[in-house]
Order: sequence, then structure tokens, then C-alpha cells
Amino acid sequence: MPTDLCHYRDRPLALIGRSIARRPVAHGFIVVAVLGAVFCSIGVQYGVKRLVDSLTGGPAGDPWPAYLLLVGFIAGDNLLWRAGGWIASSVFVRVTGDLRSDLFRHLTGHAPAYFADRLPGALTGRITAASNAVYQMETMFAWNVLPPCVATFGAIGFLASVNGTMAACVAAAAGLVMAAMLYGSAAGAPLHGAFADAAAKVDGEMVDVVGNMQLVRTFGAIGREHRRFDGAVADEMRARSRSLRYLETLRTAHALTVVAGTLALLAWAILLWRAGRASPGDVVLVCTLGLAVLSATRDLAVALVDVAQHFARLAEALRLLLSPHEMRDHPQASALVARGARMTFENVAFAYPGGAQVFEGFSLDIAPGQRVGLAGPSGGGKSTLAALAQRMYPLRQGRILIDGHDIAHATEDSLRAAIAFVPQDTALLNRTLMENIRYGRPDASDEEVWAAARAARCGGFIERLPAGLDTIVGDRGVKLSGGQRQRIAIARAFLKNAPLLIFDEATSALDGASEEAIRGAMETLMAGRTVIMIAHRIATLRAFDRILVLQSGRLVEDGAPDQLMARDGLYRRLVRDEIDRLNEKQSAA
Ligand SMILES: Nc1ncnc2c1ncn2[C@@H]1O[C@H](COP(=O)(O)OP(=O)(O)OP(=O)(O)O)[C@@H](O)[C@H]1O
Repeated sequence: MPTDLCHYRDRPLALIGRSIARRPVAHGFIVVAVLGAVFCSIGVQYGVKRLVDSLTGGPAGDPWPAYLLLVGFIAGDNLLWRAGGWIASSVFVRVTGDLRSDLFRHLTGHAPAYFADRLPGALTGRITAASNAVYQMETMFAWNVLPPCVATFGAIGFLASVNGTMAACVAAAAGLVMAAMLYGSAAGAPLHGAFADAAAKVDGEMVDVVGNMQLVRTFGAIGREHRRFDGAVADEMRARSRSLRYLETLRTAHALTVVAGTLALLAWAILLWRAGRASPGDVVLVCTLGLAVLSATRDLAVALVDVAQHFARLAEALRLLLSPHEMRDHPQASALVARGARMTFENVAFAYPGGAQVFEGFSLDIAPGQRVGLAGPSGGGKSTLAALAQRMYPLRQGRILIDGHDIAHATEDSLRAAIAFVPQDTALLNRTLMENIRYGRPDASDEEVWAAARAARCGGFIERLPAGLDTIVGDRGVKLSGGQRQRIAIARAFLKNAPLLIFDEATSALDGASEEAIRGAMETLMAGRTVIMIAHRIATLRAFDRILVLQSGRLVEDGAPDQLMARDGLYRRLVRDEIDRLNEKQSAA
């Protein structure tokens, strides 16, 4: 069974088949129970005919065999449905759970570029929609599609015992009605698909706004957001109404066909009875079975139409979620064993997907244990360089090596283990502080977590929190200050103990006192490791071994801070600008 879900991107039915194949016995039981139950419920009509015939056959007729047959069918009809229901209540739920987990695993394997282009809410909403759609389709198939199909064949079989021609006519009519309904359901797929798209868009908009409530409020944009949302909801309502009106048209056409068919069948049975070619029981059977067949095609039509809608939702979700991973491990990938962590960029060319070229023929060598600061104007490529060093995006050309190992040929896990990254905007999960710090090394003991927290100067504020390390930090860490969040990120890096450290201006949110407090901790953390630090405040880089000044993706200066200060270059201008800004601030204060 392929583990790569991409195979199923345009094959929703195959994906459902895969889920069924994982639990064949339980699914088999459900089908058998449903088939048995439907057979019994048709059999009930036949039992009634036998009873009517034995009761109208005169006092000599023995009604008890017919009675027993009828009771047997009634018991089977009721109990087999429930047996199927019990099994389904666990197996269908598991199928849904498996699918959710599989889709989540696939989603989290995508590279950052994938997430940059899509709304998080729309993605998570699609996982829920896809697993619900599969659940609904399994349920509908078991209770609403399979039964009417079997009922139709069973009823036609019983009808054949009364009149072969009549059975053939009913079979032909039922076949035609079903074919027409199937065709109609398939033809409506684009309408249902449009509704699925519009519904997913509404989900995405909701999550985007709720996740950015502070921004929305700060800019007094609540009214604007309401109007934008109303627009998305109006689109969804229009698409849904179109889809439902189409379904109603199909159902109405079906209802008219059923009325005409029933009238004709009944009249035919009465004529046969008057001609002495059918018993009263036969007329009853024709009435009940004919109606059963025609209403079975109605149930089937309704179910098929619903299934078509769920199918459209599933297909739409799979198309979005199951695109191939952009950054999968190379087939010959091997574990990277970083020792001193020398980092080398060889003739690197890179552009963001759909974006302009950021690097072209870029080369750089960072010696093991060297502390390198990245400086330069905004948009120069500092964050991009840090992202490429972590293999967040594929290169257009060239190689990036750690200790001589091309990172494109390193296993993802070994690469992540070699690098500790402290981002500018510290991401925290809505879990406890303990869990957030331990993210750096899941097997760390409580004592090690505490040691890392103290080393990053987090001890003081954590001890003042009512629940200490067990405090839940809130969505993205909203319950902590920016500086506290950054110190947690540094604690994480302490715990990870990787040979290569990448900081994206980790101290930008710290006030002077906090920065001083943490400087010593960072010194300890950096000792003996290769460090790349993106710094917008150049003062942070004073004690670094080497400064790289990036401008428009080019390395315009490279050297020790003192050397660069001695030159009349961009670095010196940036330092002077910073000093001027600080002086202006101080005189304004
Ligand atoms: N996800 C992205 N998709 C497309 N283009 C991007 C993306 N991220 C950055 N860029 C572009 O790449 C170029 C380099 O950006 P980068 O963020 O690396 O600069 P930077 O030097 O870190 O800037 P800053 O100092 O403002 O953080 C910029 O032109 C930017 O617009």
C-alpha cells in the first residue's frame, strides 16, 4: 500500500478504497448485514402475500407456515440492520480518524512556500471536510445506496414469481430511472464543486480574521472585515442554492416518474386480477413491491445526489492537500553528522516560487566555530540566506554544505538536529512553557528544561508565574511579553545543543536591561558553535568574528567589524545611521 498520499490526489475513490482495504473484514460484515436486512425487508412483502393467500384460500388453508415466514423476515429485517449499525459505529469512525491523521501528516510535510500561498484555516478546514465527506459517503453507501439497489433487485425477483413480463417491465423502468439519476448527479458535479470551493473560502476567511483579531481591531477594520465576510458568505449561499436547486430539479423529475409508474403498475395488476390471471395476494404483492422498487429508486436518487456533493468536497480537498511535497528527502539521502559545523554556499542561485531572483552565483564559506553577523538594508536577503541554510526551499542552482555534506542530500531529521534556529518572531504552541521549551529536545528531563530556562535568563519570570513552567502560554504565546517569548526560544536552543546556531535578531524585543541579562547566556550558548546571526541593530554584532553585508542578494562587504569600520563602505554607513538614530531618540526623550 503506497504511503505517499499524492497518488490519491485525483483519485478520491481509490482513497476510499484504500481505507476500506485496511479493514476488509469489518466492511465485509457490514455489507453482508445490509444485504441480509434488505432481503428480509423485501421478504416481509412476500410473507404478507403468502399470509393473505392462505387466509383467502378458505378455512382449509393453514396460515401458520406463512406466519412463521413473515415473523422470520420481520426479525431479520430489524436485527440485521442493528448488527450492521454496531459494526459501522466503530469502523466508519476509525476510517475517518485514519484519514484525518494521514492528511495531517501529509500537510505538515509541505515546505514553507506551500503555507505562504494558502490560508491556514482553509487547509485545516479541508482536512475536516475531507474526513467528514468520507464518513458521510461510507454511511450513505451502507444505509442509503446499497439497500435501495438490493431492494430493487430483490423486489424484481419476487415480482417475477407473479408475472415475468411485469417484472421485466419494472426492471427496465427502474434501470432507466437509475441511469438517468446517475447521469443527472454526475452532471451536477461542477455546481457541487463550486459550492465546496465557496464553503472552504468562508472557513479560510474566518480563521484568518480570528487569528489576526488584534490587527483588525488596531486598524478599526471590524466593519470592513464584516463586509468582506458577508461577501464570501453571499458567494457561498449563491453556490449552495444553485447546487440545491439542481438537486431539487432532479428529485422533482424523479417524483413525477414514480407517480406515473405506480399508476400504470396498479392498473395493470387490477386488469390481470379481473382476467383471473392474478390472485388478491398477487395484487397486494405488485402494489407493495412496485411501490418498493419505485421508492427505492427515489431513495437511491436522493442518496446519489448527496454522495455526489460529498464526493465533490472530497475531490476538492484532496486536490489542494495532496500536492507532492516540494522538499522531500533525496532518494540517496544520508544522515548528516555535523562536527564543527563548517557552512559553505557554492554558487547558489535562488528565487522564491513565483518571485524575483534573490541570489545568483552566491558563494560563502563559514569556518567551524566562527560567529558571523548578517547585516544590510531591508530586503537584502538576510532572512532568505538563513532559510536556505536550513533547507526551507529548494535551490535553483548550486549547493549548500555543512561539514562537506550537501544538505540537499541529508535526511531531514539529521539536518534539523544539526541546527538550532531562534526566529525573530518567536513561535510558541498553545501548550505549557515546559512543553514549549522541551520542543528543542523531547527526551530532556524536567531538570534539563529548568537548567535551559535559567541559562536563558527565564528563571525569574517563570517563577513569578502562578503555575510556573506549567503555565499555558496562549495562542502563539500571547500571555508572554515579546522579550519573554524570545528568551523561551533561546532556552529551546540551549536544550537542543546543536553545533550550528542561526539567530534572526533574537534580542530585538528585549529592553536594555533584559538584553544585558541575556548577553552572558548567549555567550555561553555560542561558545564552540558556528553562529549566523541576522541583526538589524548592528551594535549586537560588535563582538562577532565576521560581518557579512548583504545588499540585493550580493555580498558587498565581508570582514571583521573593526576592518569594516575602517573602510568607507555600507557597513560604516549603517553603523553611523544607527548611532544617529539613537542620539535623536535620546535627545527627543
Ligand atoms: N516568502 C516569500 N515569497 C516571495 N518573495 C519573498 C519571500 N520572502 C522574502 N521575499 C523577497 O526576497 C527578498 C529578500 O528578502 P529577505 O526577507 O531575505 O530580506 P531581509 O534582508 O531579511 O530583509 P529584512 O531586513 O527586512 O528582514 C525581498 O525582495 C523579499 O521581498
